Amino acid sequence: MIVAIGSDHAGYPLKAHIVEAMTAGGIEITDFGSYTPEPVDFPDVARLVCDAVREGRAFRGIMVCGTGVGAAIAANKIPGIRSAVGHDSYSAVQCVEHDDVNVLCIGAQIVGPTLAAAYVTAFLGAEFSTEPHFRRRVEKLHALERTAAMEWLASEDGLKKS
Ligand SMILES: O=C(CO)[C@H](O)[C@H](O)[C@H](O)COP(=O)(O)O
Repeated sequence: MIVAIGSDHAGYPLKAHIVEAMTAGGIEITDFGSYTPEPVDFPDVARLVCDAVREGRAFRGIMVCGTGVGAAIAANKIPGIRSAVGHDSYSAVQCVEHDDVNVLCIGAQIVGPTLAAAYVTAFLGAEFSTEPHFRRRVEKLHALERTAAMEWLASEDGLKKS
């Protein structure tokens, strides 16, 4: 199992802890940076992590920024990605079981290394439920991804703003 991971400058020290904990647990990591405290924009790194996930080069992805929020917004813009901020074990599991989340985002300014590693472990161990109502809802998410983007781009507002 290869897991893609990335962070911005705010997230990179916590990312290093997560990488260390996951590697010690026998999980193979592809680390897309950042590797220094130099400012880097989270959408750029989120793109690398999310592409690895949606292209099948990684099983799932982890993004770490200051709050997890910006990274989750960026990840959810990328077709094929379902992302959530996970700052408790229940959400980190339930977001996969119910919503088939494939990129978990964590805020380094909010969560410490021990809890972050626990949330990542919980997330990676969870599986998407086979219950039809969960499958139906995720199918609707896929449909939203296709139809809303096309409608937006086709609209006058979308053309102006995109
Ligand atoms: O949390 C974040 C986005 O939701 C980022 O990691 C940054 O911490 C935040 O945007 C602040 O940026 P700054 O360059 O560290 O001032």
